[in-house]
Amino acid sequence: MDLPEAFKNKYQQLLGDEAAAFLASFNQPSTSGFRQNPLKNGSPTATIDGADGKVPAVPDGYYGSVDGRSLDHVTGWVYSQEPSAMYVGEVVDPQPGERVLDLCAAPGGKSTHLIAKMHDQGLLVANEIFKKRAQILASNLERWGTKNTVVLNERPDSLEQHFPAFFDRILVDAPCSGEGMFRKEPAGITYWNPDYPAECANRQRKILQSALKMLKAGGTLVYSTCTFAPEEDEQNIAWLLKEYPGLEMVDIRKFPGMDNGRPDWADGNPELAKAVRLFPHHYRGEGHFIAKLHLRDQSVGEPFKQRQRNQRKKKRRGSTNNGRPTKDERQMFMAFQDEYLPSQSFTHLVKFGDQLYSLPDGMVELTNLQVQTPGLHLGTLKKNRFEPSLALAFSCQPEEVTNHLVITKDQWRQYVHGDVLRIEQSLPNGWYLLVCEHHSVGFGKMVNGTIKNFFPKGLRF
Ligand SMILES: C[S@@+](CC[C@H](N)C(=O)[O-])C[C@H]1O[C@@H](n2cnc3c(N)ncnc32)[C@H](O)[C@@H]1O
Repeated sequence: MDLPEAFKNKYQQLLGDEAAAFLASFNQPSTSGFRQNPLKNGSPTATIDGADGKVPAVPDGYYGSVDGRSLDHVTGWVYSQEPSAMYVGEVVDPQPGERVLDLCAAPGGKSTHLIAKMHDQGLLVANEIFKKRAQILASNLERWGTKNTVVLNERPDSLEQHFPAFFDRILVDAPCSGEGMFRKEPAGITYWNPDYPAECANRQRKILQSALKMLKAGGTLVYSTCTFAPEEDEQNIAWLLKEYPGLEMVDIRKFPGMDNGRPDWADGNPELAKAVRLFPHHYRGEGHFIAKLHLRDQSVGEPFKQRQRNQRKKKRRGSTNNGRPTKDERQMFMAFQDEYLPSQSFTHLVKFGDQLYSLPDGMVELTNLQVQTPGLHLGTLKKNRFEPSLALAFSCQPEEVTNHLVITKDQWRQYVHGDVLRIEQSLPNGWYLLVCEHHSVGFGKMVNGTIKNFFPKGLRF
């Protein structure tokens, strides 16, 4: 790999004798991996059979690649993520019932991991600053089958006004110079110049300042990058520790091949060794840096009165058609739920246009927020009927739906292609959850022996 001379010289100086092995690792192939989804009730055997072993540090992690058109991938039974990046979710270690923020979340590798570790209980806010990427994030979380994730499309500095001292845990998986991903995405090298890490570090500090305003006293902040640059890694953590005396480092468990953070690459604070560095010449994965911090009792959130003033200043964004569904709309959905999903309960229903969602418990007022997905997308409110969504199908286990219909792999291929399915058995008309090899693949509507296809047009292949 053709690395810039300034890059090679920098790491020659920083790593000394080790630099040759470090630089040689850029000529090795990148390592791929995937995580299995524990929210789905079964093992993605087909994908695991092709895996190249377990990732020791990650209970659901495997080495190997995933076919993006496989049943396991399309139905969210697996998520493709390189093995070093998977360690971040383990370090965050969110617990069921907590309020968790993934501030820089797209495309969703860490968010899917966090909500799985939370057993889909509590609240995950997955935020992404760029609209297109927020859409991809929402779609990946939809496949994953989560009911308690809200996807937002906000700048960190506007988000901070809505969630002062709110979250138990915050992950800042920061936009960075990406040096650790050069093997996987060689185009990243073209953006690199000697000043780039410092520019990224400035942006990261602003994001961290916003994050700190949203962290509860006693909460946990995890900061990660996929770069080796000390400016963006230890030096940013050293800055945080000086700027926020309420923060303290938390020691991160080091599995074989993982390195300590490097105090000598920042201000010499020995606490920085508690962070973890993943170097591809030591660890089977790409380059990563992770630091974990605990906020002691005092809160650094904005004072409450200021918060109220800020909220009043803001105007409501979005359509006036949003909000609570009408009584009739609610009844239409309840009729569907009673017939098909009697074991489920959705208490906070919210409508965006003609789309119905179930909001997670404990979510703040959505007014003034740029919302990509306000929770689980239940379906569409039509004039006299309710049409269930693909997200609802992905969030259901087959046995939770009164009508489910087992289809073959060939029929699944027809379904994702958008075809109508002809069914030999004589079955009553109505909605069916289609199930292929135990995977919930979507809803279909039986009309006189054929299944009408509701797989979204934009996803067909
Ligand atoms: C390293 S990526 C996140 C990867 C993601 N956590 C995952 O595991 O799939 C960083 C994200 O930060 C977003 N970003 C870029 N500039 C930002 C900014 N100024 N504030 C917040 N996020 C930003 C990028 O669009 C990108 O999606």
